[in-house]
Amino acid sequence: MSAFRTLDDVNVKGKRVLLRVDLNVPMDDNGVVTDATRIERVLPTIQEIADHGGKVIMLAHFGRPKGKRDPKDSLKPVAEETAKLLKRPVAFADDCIGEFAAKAVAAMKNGDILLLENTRYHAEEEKNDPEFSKALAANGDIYVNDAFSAAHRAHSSTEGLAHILPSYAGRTMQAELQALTRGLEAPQRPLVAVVGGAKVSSKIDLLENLVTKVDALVIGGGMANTFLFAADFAIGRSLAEKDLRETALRILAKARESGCAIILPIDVVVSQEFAANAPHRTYSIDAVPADGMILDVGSQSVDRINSAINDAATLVWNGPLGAFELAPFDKGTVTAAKHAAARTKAGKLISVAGGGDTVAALNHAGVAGEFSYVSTAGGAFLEWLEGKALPGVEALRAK
Ligand SMILES: Nc1ncnc2c1ncn2[C@@H]1O[C@H](COP(=O)(O)OP(=O)(O)O)[C@@H](O)[C@H]1O
Ligand SMILES: O=C(OP(=O)(O)O)[C@H](O)COP(=O)(O)O
Repeated sequence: MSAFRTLDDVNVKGKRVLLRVDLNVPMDDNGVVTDATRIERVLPTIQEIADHGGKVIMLAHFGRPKGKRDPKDSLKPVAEETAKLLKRPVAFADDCIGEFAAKAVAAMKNGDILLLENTRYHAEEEKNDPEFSKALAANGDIYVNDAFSAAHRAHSSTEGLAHILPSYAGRTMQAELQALTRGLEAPQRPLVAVVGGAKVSSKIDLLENLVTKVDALVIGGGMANTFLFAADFAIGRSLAEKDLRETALRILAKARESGCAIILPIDVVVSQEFAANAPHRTYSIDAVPADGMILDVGSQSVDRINSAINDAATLVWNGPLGAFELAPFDKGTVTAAKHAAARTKAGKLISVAGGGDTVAALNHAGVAGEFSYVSTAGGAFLEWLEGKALPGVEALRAK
């Protein structure tokens, strides 16, 4: 497999550089970025291109608007946050193709920085539509992909562009691949994975392969609810994807075959409302009320998770164990994160965690700096761990 070209292989001076970044950051209802890790990680690439006289034209997605121009998915607040962190102006264009984008690009001087509006406001982006890729490419001379955390998506801005323009890996892309390869290419065993979060359908298929690679799999969050439903537990109004029942059962069977221990919650924290400080109670998993929502794992489950962490030499983690943004439903995630951090600090564990919200959860717990490595990637990280080729990375190699 050929290596890809990097910023060391190109003189960006005077060039229009289409820079794909992942700015899909956690944001509250008031448009305030609540965790800026993904922005901070791409600052070196932005600075390097701008300092060498390139015109930095950033492409990014936000949320999953599926082709609709929903204002809640606008990248405008992210442009403002990026400017604040860079301590340099970041211009913003209301569209990533067409007249708005072309005008904003034409107005740029060498070293200027521009962010184009959400690529997913166009449904063609996720279809990797060649005409849409061409429309994006019209604004650039070269393409730099620094969005490792979106490299599992074969979309126009993550994959298609690499087939049209001379393409290069950005510094974050390089650093992520290097760190994951160094830390996890031949992981020390036992290897334990923790998978939680809310993106059930986009991650559940990965688990079928993951259970053949890890010694134990802890399942939490919305993912656990889906498995508990499949195992015939009543989960009330909890977040779950009930149509994935058969998939979940197949994964459980595959885990049994492969000798992978599955750790599901045995008790859960239930509320009637998805809100901070909502009244709540802990129930055994066979007693969840029909009108309740599981928002966190219970303390007995956390004990089991911590004991699985004690058994691990290497831990990989994607997805919070509960709705950690809403106190007190952050307790399971925070307790397990602190435990993993303490084991890491004591030299007993190699811990690698990734994902936009997972990183936010570790920052919230105050332990992100204590993990062996924190990746910006969640789904991409899991796919990489499975040994799957990531389309965004492969397209760079093809050049
Ligand atoms: N039991 C639950 N019910 C509802 N939402 C949950 C639950 N557990 C976790 N979540 C949500 O999952 C989201 C993170 O999931 P995901 O996007 O898959 O993680 P990441 O971004 O780290 O890959 C968080 O916003 C969190 O509130
Ligand atoms: O946030 C992301 O992934 P993650 O939640 O797996 O960390 C990436 O920006 C990809 O987003 P997507 O899963 O909507 O394609």
